[in-house]
Amino acid sequence: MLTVNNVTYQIGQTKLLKDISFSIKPGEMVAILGANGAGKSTLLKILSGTNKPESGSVSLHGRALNTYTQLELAHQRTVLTQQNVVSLPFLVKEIVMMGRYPHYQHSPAAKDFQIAQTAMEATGVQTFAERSYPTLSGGEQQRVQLARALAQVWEQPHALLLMDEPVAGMDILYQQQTLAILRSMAQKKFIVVSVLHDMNLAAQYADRIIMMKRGRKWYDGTPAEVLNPKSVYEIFEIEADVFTNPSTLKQIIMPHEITFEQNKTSLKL
Ligand SMILES: Nc1ncnc2c1ncn2[C@@H]1O[C@H](COP(=O)(O)OP(=O)(O)OP(=O)(O)O)[C@@H](O)[C@H]1O
Repeated sequence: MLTVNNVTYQIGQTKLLKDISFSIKPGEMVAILGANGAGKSTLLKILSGTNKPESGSVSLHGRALNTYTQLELAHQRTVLTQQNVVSLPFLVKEIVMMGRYPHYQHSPAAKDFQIAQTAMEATGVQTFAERSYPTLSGGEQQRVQLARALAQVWEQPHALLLMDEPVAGMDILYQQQTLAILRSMAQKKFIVVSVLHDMNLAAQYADRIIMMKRGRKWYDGTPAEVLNPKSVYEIFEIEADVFTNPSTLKQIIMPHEITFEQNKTSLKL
């Protein structure tokens, strides 16, 4: 269980997170939505233990996050960040093996190679395992980073998967496949938290959506509970229709087109 209690975080005089509370059970797939600058990545950094809250607390499996050693944390949670710049010519398989570093001391065991291989197969990157990572396209690099992150906790059900825009730069097939992988990890009792910009993907794959605005948790519920024209307008300041797909019963969000006249006004052209 991941438990967040009254978390507040500030830098200087600016409060980036305000009084955030929620808990997430193993097996839940949660999407975090919100406009640019709402505080989604900042929240993920608090959940990963990278940043410490100003007040409030975060606990994982009943233990305060700040009592975990770095090694213990590496066994219990994995993070996919937005910045994954690797300029040295590491091979793809070496990047994925980096996910196994916390699990061995001197040299990897057969099990580590096997898990890295499985993670590469799950993310569809095994075909370029021998390629130099910097030569891959942006979407391919993102899939390799996902394989690395999954390899880190592959055999640790109940571990926390923190994914900051996991489908950024991916084509539509890999977006769907990536979220399907994350959902299957949730079904294996991992705790999956993903920041997403695509509300339709969140509606398709998440069990639950947390919507953030100006550093606060604004809505928290199932896609059917929280996705409607009013909430979409409140969070993103855009008019949208929200339909229910009759065959899947999932929500479909269709933003209204912004006219040149509206844009002219908002951009003061
Ligand atoms: N170190 C920092 N110093 C000052 N302001 C910061 C710092 N880090 C983040 N912020 C500000 O805090 C706010 C929240 O940032 P955050 O990266 O969490 O947003 P986000 O919801 O992830 O946005 P995006 O969708 O654009 O990725 C932003 O206004 C950002 O400029």
